[in-house]
This record gives sequence, structure tokens and C-alpha cells, in this order.
Amino acid sequence: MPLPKLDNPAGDFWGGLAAMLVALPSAVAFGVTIYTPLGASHAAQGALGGILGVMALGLVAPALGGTNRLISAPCAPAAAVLSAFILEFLNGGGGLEPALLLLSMLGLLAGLLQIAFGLVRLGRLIEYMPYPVVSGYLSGVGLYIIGGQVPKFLGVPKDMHFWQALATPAAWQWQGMAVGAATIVVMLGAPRLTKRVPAAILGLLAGVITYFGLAQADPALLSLAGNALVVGPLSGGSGGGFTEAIAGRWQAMGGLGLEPLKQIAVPALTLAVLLSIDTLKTCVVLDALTRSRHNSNRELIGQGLGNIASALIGGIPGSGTMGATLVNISSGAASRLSGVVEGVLALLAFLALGSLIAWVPVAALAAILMVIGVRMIDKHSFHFLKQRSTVLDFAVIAAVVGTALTVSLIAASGVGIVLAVLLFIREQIGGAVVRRKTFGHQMFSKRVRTQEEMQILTERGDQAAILELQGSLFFGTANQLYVALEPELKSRAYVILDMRRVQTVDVTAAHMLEQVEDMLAERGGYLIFSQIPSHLPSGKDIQQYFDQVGLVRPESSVRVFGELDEALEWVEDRIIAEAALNLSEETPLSLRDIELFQGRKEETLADLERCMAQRSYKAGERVFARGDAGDEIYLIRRGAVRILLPIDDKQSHHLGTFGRGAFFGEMAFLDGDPRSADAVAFSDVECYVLSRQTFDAFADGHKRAALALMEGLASVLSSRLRYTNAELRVLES
Ligand SMILES: Nc1ncnc2c1ncn2[C@@H]1O[C@@H]2COP(=O)(O)O[C@H]2[C@H]1O
Repeated sequence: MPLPKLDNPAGDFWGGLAAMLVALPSAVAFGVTIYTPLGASHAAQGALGGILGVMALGLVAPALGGTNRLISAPCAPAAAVLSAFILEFLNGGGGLEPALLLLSMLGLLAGLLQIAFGLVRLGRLIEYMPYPVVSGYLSGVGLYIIGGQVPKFLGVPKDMHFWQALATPAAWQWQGMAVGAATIVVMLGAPRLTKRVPAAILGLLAGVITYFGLAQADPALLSLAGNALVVGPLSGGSGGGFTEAIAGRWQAMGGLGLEPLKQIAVPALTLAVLLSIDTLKTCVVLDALTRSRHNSNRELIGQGLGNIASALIGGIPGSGTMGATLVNISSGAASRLSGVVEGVLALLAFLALGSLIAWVPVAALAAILMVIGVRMIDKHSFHFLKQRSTVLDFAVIAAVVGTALTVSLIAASGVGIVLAVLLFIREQIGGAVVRRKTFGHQMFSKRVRTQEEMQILTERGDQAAILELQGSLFFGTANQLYVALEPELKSRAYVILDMRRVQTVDVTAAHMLEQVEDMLAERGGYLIFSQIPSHLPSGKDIQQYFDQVGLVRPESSVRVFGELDEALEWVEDRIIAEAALNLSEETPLSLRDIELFQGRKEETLADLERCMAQRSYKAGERVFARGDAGDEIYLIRRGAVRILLPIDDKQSHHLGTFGRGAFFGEMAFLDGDPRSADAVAFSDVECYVLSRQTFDAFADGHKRAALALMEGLASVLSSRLRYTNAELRVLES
């Protein structure tokens, strides 16, 4: 394990000290809360367990966990789970000794589970637990803590619960309330006056001072015996010393069978999950504040070892806690050393002040916990109520809180996860899968068409519907897609689905598409897919998947194209062919029919034609390749030529298709550089070919015609550049 790098040891020391001061009072309070159900005489043992927890976690977790500046200490979720467990155990008739034993075992098992989480790399999963779940459980723990502390704050007898305590003012003890109130006021007000000393320490001091102030008037308060207002003296489980009690617990653990394991399995799992969430949530905040990057799985292992160490010495389990960590950072800590310093100082504080613990007023601890509980409630979640889109997220939080308070925290996590998954599905269902719907008379392929062809496409292009799809096509969205497709199935002959933004396709969606295909096929129509992503984020190959589910069969009316443009071109060709205009393509154009030369005198055209060669290419034949030398421009008399830009050995980008009357190869003709792209005959092609050299000779005698040709080229080039710019905009947007 590498030793931490020490950039700022002084900062680490002060950070560790400040963090210890923040962590200690709350750890003591958590310990007292967990142990009090066992009897007033155990409160001090709880307090000690809190301190030992700070110490063990401080020494072990940072040394092995590896997240710089993270402070680990007993935390509220641990207090909530363990006190709930103890209460349930005692209510179920469990005895004192077994309760103490199970408490240690719970911490031990939770630590082991955390190590297991880290080893099987669950860190990331836990870290990105759905927000409503985390928020709900934190608020639930907060409310749980408050509910447990209010009776203590009011000083009512032990068996009184929250509502009962509130409803029985006669049982309230004003002395404890005065101590608690002083603690709360100072804890809340102190940060305005000083940030040097942690507010909880000042609050605790205020509580202690108030207590001794009250004792001046009531000397009974100065005796520890039978005094329920203070933590009281330390007594081990069996009435002996603390060390013996712990050693006794180890021995007893060794003699246990599997039976108790069953009893603690669920609470230990809850504890492990909650402590892990708490830690990793703090790590995420820490990363954001210090621009660092933690290793969640390693941290979980460190935390697990820390909790095992804590359980072995009778400490309370804990996690990487937010409050102490933030104080640590702001006091200048730079490395993991600050965590270790915190652990050592906790030990020293215990040795120096341990005997004074007996005098800590219970109400002051209750007050500290109430403040912590209120802070844990995620007030931000109420903002979710303001917007319709997030009301359901709030409902999830409320359900998690409700379940945490009425059933259990683990049930609450389960409820939260199920609801969060449902919300996710709902969002997927709610999100539009059809990004845009256009028709063949609004959107055209890159193929340059003659005026007549364009006219046909504007008149009849609406036979094709083009739907750009996005997101997940699955059982939740299949119906939405079907509803969008249904009107088209009755009136269109071609339905193009642009799949480039689709992220998943499940069997339900594939089945629905099969039905769509059948309906189109009945009317002689086609279902066309373009740009099916070859690998989805899920790793699935949709094309293969479509083949497997039988959607794309050779005899089916489904066509698949690599790019939307190719699909559009295929559809356009068919629409034009149906309009019987393709027949006219059979006649090669003469020079005077080519737009570039329109308005020229017959003699000039005759001279020009003499300068030109005539070449023909079979469909699929290459006219030239990118990089070839050449200075000829090609004027297409018949057929079509595709211009392809090779990207790598396998792929090329389709720049455009030029048809009858259009020209290509003008770039090399103009600048003499090698060919900038491949040109391939798409159908049988006939063209006029004019080399630059011959053109220059021709230009000497026909200045005006030469100028007109150059102007024509320039204007077509500029329109191609405009087109390229438009495409660039789409790509960049
Ligand atoms: N972006 C483009 N859009 C349309 N046609 C192009 C584009 N880039 C190259 N071409 C054509 O492809 C031809 C390849 O050879 P040349 O460079 O001689 O001339 C080129 C143009 O005619």
C-alpha cells in the first residue's frame, strides 16, 4: 500500500484536529443513542463506542481506503440502523448480553460485506444509486434520528414514543430541555461568530455549562448516581471493566453458531449498503471540491476494514462523513494523513477526557443529534414539488421516507430502487422516439437531379415518409412509434426509418416493426432502415438482431442502407422510374442540352464538341480514384456517377451523386491537383470529357464561351460549398 504523499503536513494536522472535534461529539451522541435502549447504565459505553469508532475508522480507513482528505467516523445511518435493531431485538424478548454481542457482530458483518462490495466492484453502482433513493433514505434517517431524540430532549420516561412524548407536557423535564435548548442555540449561532471551533463542540460546551449552572440551584444534579440527565459512569456489559467486556464478547462470538447470523443478516446488509452510499456520496462531493478522483472500490474495502476494526474494539461503525470531511478540507488537509491524525487525536482525547464523559448531559447530545437530523433532511427535494416534471421524483422520495419510518431502511431502499426504475421507464416512454418526420417532397438525396426529375420529386415525393428515430425502441415505446407510423402505413409507399440515434431495440419493438413491414408489403410498399448503428452502447448489433428475429429476409419488403442519403436516393430513383421519366434517360444529352452551355452559338458548340472526347462506363466501373492525376472535366450525358470520399480502407463517405446534365472532376480541371475523391459509375454512364489543355487552346479563339464556362463552374462550385456548409452545420449542431 503506498504511503500518502505529504504536501502539507501542517495542514493535515490542523485538518485532522478540526475533523476530530467535529466528529467526536456526534460520534458520542450516536453511541449513546444506540446503547441507551439497553439501560441508562449503558449510555457511557455507547459514548465510548462512539469515540472508539472515530479512532478505529480514523486509523484504518484512510490508511487503506486511499481517498485523500476523507474523514471516516460513526454516522447517522449507523445510529439509525443499530438503534432500530436493538429496540426490535429487546422488544422481541432478547437479552442484554446477546444484544451487545449481536451489535458487535453486526458491525463486523457489515464491514465484511463492504469489503465484498469493493472486491466485486459494486462501488460505481452504489455511487450512482438513483438520487431520489439517496435523498429519501437520508431524509428518512434524519427523521428517524429526530424522532428518537425528541423524547430524550424532553426528558420523558423511556417507554414514551415521539407523539406520546409531545402530547404529554406534564412529563417534560425542564432542566434537560434548558440544556438541550442552550446546545441548539449555540450550535446554530456559533458559526456566525467563529468558524475556528466546530459548532458541535461549542454547543456541547454550552450544554455542559448550562447543566452545571442549573446544578447551582439543584445540587442533586451534581451526583452521578441515579442521574438520568447525564451519560453516567462507564459500566461493561456484565458490570465489569470495559476491556473485559470486549474480550468476553470476542469469546462469545467464537462460540456462536449460524443462528444469530440469520438474525443480523438483513440489518447488516442494510448497514453495509447505507454506509457505502454515505461514504461514496461524500467522495463524489470531495472529488468535485478538490478536483481529485477517488477509487470507489478501494475505498469500500478500506471502509470495511475500518468497520471491522471498530467492531473488534467495541466501536460504533461509520462511514466517510460529509461534515468532518468538509471541515478537514477547509482546515488545509492535503492527504490521507489527516484522517490518521484524526484517529490518533480521538484516542488522545479519550485518554485525557474519558473520565469526564460521565458528566455529558444526555439532552445536549440529543440536541446535537436533532440538529444533525434536521440537516440530513433533503430540503432541496421540496423544489421537486414546484415543477410538474419532477413531482413524481418527489413522490419516490416521499415513499422512501415513508417506508423508512414505518417499515425499515432496507425496505425503503428496495422501494426506492423499484420506483426509480419505474420512473426511468416512464421517462423513456414519455420521451419522443420520433425526432423528426419529413416527406420525400421536403427532403432530398444529395444526388443532383435535372429539373424534370426535381419536379417529379416535389410532386410525388410524399409517397415516402422519413422518420428520424431516437432513444430506446422497447416495449415502453413500441406503441408510441406505432402510433406515429400508423397514418403513414395507409398512404405512403416507402417508410424510411433513420436509426442513427437509436440506442436499443428489444424484441417487442422488432415484432412491431415486422407488423409494419407486413402492412406496407400488402400495399406493395417498403420499410427501409438507414444507418443502423453497428454497435449499440449495450454492445448489441441491431442489424444482426434484425436478421435473427427474421425482420430482414431476402424476400421481405425491408431494405437496409448504410446512410440515409443512399436510402433517399433509392426511393427517389424508384419514384422517378415509376413516373416513367427514366425512359428519357436512355437518350444521351447533346452539348446544347447541357445547362452549362445553354445560349451558346451552334458553331461554338460544334468547335467545343470537337475538343471533347466521349467515354462510357459500365455501372459500378470506377471513373477515377482519389489521388489520381488528371485535368479533365466530365459532363454526364446519360446515367449517374457517385462521388465517394474514402475515409479508411473499408469506409467511404458519400459526397453526392451527379446525374444527367451535371458535371464532375472540375476541381482537378481548375487547379491541376490530384483528384479529391473517387468517382464511380452508378448506372451505365456516357460522358463528354474535356481536358484543361484542350480547353485552354479552345479558349484562345472563343473568349466569351470560355468565360461563360468558367462562370458556370464557379457558380456550381459555390452552390456545392454552400451545401457542404449546411451539412457541416447539421453535423456540428
Ligand atoms: N464536397 C463535394 N461535393 C460534391 N462534389 C465533390 C465534393 N468534393 C469533390 N467533389 C467532386 O468529386 C471530384 C473528384 O475529382 P476532382 O477533385 O477533380 O473534382 C471533384 C468534384 O467534382
